[in-house]
Amino acid sequence: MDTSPLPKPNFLIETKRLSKSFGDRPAVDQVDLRVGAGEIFGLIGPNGAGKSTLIKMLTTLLPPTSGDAFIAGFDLRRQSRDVRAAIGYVPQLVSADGALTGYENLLLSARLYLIPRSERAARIKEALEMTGLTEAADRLAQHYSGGMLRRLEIAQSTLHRPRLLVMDEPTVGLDPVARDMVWDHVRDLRARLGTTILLTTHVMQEVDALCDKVGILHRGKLVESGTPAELKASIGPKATLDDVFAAVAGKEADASGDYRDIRQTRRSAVSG
Ligand SMILES: Nc1ncnc2c1ncn2[C@@H]1O[C@H](COP(=O)(O)OP(=O)(O)OP(=O)(O)O)[C@@H](O)[C@H]1O
Repeated sequence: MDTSPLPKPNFLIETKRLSKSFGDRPAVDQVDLRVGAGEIFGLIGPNGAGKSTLIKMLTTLLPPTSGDAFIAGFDLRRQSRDVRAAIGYVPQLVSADGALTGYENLLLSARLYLIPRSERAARIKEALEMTGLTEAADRLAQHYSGGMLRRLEIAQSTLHRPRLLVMDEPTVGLDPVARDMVWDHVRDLRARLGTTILLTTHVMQEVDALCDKVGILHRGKLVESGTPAELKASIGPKATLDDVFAAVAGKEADASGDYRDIRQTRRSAVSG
């Protein structure tokens, strides 16, 4: 029997024509997404573009209508158990239990992720330290601030040291100080454990500050993917991510053109 270790995949996420329809309406339409190991990847797009639907499929919560996806080298359709073990997921809505302390929430996650009993206390201690919640560990989560709750949820979803952390709008509703602390923690996770991170956001500042790569979804299609600098440069020398986003949203108003047309027009306008 071949006992050599499995080759490491080049991409932590690789989808091939991945699609999801509700009735006859495509919510995610033939998406080819690639996220490299150790990347922080931001998924942006207008409301209803398909971001949540895409991440629900990648986290095995929603079955695809067609296409394929591989997470950490595992086939989403045939190896969903392995996929689940390889990921952590922080949903948009509050997932920590307010009636439990921070420590108890983490203990619950440790059991859920089948972390051996002998390792639980050390893992929880480390997670509390990493998220700056040691002092607050014995307080009920319902008394935590929004930022502390988010950090607790990230700690819970990474207790089993997943290779991929998926977060749906992780900083929505947070003040700038709390938001910066979440960003710091995300960077720290990647630096310490090499965790790959996929997040959705509506905040372009978050993409600029945190993401190595960004993908733009529009009407279910991945219309652009690259570094923030590449996407900005494709619009013009002084373009911001807001300009990039506006170019995509502009497509709504101009059914006769497509995104690339708009991009080309803007590039000509800037250079001309
Ligand atoms: N369970 C469902 N049943 C029917 N349609 C759905 C369902 N979930 C999502 N949709 C539709 O699929 C499309 C994509 O929705 P989705 O929530 O993935 O978008 P989103 O980009 O995450 O939006 P937002 O930024 O507002 O969170 C929308 O048209 C939405 O109405």
